[in-house]
Amino acid sequence: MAIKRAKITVVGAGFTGATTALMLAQKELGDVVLLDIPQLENPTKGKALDMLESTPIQGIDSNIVGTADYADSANSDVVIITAGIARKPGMSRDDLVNTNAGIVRSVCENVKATSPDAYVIILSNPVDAMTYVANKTLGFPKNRVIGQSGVLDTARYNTFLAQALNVSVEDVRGVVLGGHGDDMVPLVRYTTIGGIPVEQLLPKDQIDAIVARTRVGGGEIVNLLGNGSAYYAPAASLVQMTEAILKDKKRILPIIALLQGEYGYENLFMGVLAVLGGDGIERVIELDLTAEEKAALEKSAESVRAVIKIVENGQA
Ligand SMILES: NC(=O)C1=CN([C@@H]2O[C@H](COP(=O)(O)OP(=O)(O)OC[C@H]3O[C@@H](n4cnc5c(N)ncnc54)[C@H](O)[C@@H]3O)[C@@H](O)[C@H]2O)C=CC1
Ligand SMILES: O=C([O-])CC(=O)C(=O)O
Repeated sequence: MAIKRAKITVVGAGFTGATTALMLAQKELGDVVLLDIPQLENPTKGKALDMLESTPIQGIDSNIVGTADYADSANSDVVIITAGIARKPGMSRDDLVNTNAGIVRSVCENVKATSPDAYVIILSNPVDAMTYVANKTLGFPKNRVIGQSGVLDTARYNTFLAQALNVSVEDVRGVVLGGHGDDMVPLVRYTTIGGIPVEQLLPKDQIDAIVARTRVGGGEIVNLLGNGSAYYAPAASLVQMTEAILKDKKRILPIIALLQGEYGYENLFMGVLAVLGGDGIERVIELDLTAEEKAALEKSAESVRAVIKIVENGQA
């Protein structure tokens, strides 16, 4: 049988979706379908065609199409959901819950009908709760519904550490757990630079400042942009997760998973380290945490629970 390229659908052709589509193609991870609402069918087609016309220059063999029709995305291997509104300065991600829960629900109904075997990655915010909504609507096994938060949060943490130490970003290995909010939990004790614990290389006050900056990293970009949120690093995060699945890399990445007993949490969606490979979330890795780290994770879990409750109670 002829070997086929993977098919990847990106729902939402805005800043994150369009950037993700281009980056996926640039890595030749598969053929890309970029999908947005019918009112934006032509601009979506235009973006995709413009990207496609860059492929001869870049030597990329990936097809990219724009559409508003789920039939074009049928039988995708991976579906990435970026549909929804983004926050503006002064807003929290949780302020988006009412609008985005409805959008993610309707997108997932279409995905369920047209790509029933897909691995689905959710970006739309508030992403822990939106991963819950996606899981409920799709009814797919938990290994196939994956939220994006930790890859991005860890990338920010790693960026700041590399800058502070003037070393390659490749040698920085941070870990960030918890919800994708301002009380996320960068784990200093598990952070190494070229294998060396970061606490041996940087003074505590400098690490504390980096942890604090990481927690509000999304807000820092929102305030600078003025009219939307980050998209280059979020897109790169989605591409890394997609690559881990399509190439069965079995990467250890921080992702949002359905927790059923891990860290003592039942039926909670939150960022944890997991092995991401050809079968999606292949297993969650549970780290030993100190009492202080556990308390920080519980605080973050509380914030996530509060938003999920809004959705559960039918208020969003
Ligand atoms: N989890 C994370 O780490 C991150 C999450 N985000 C979130 O991702 C979402 C998208 O952000 P941006 O791309 O910057 O926003 P954007 O406004 O540039 O794009 C969103 C797109 O979704 C489309 N859309 C809305 N309803 C739709 C539907 N029912 N079906 C298909 N498409 C639909 C819109 O027409 C728009 O083109 C936001 O909720 C944002 O908060 C953004 C960055 C990081
Ligand atoms: O901050 C936002 O609203 C978008 C996002 O989740 C991030 O960039 O981390």
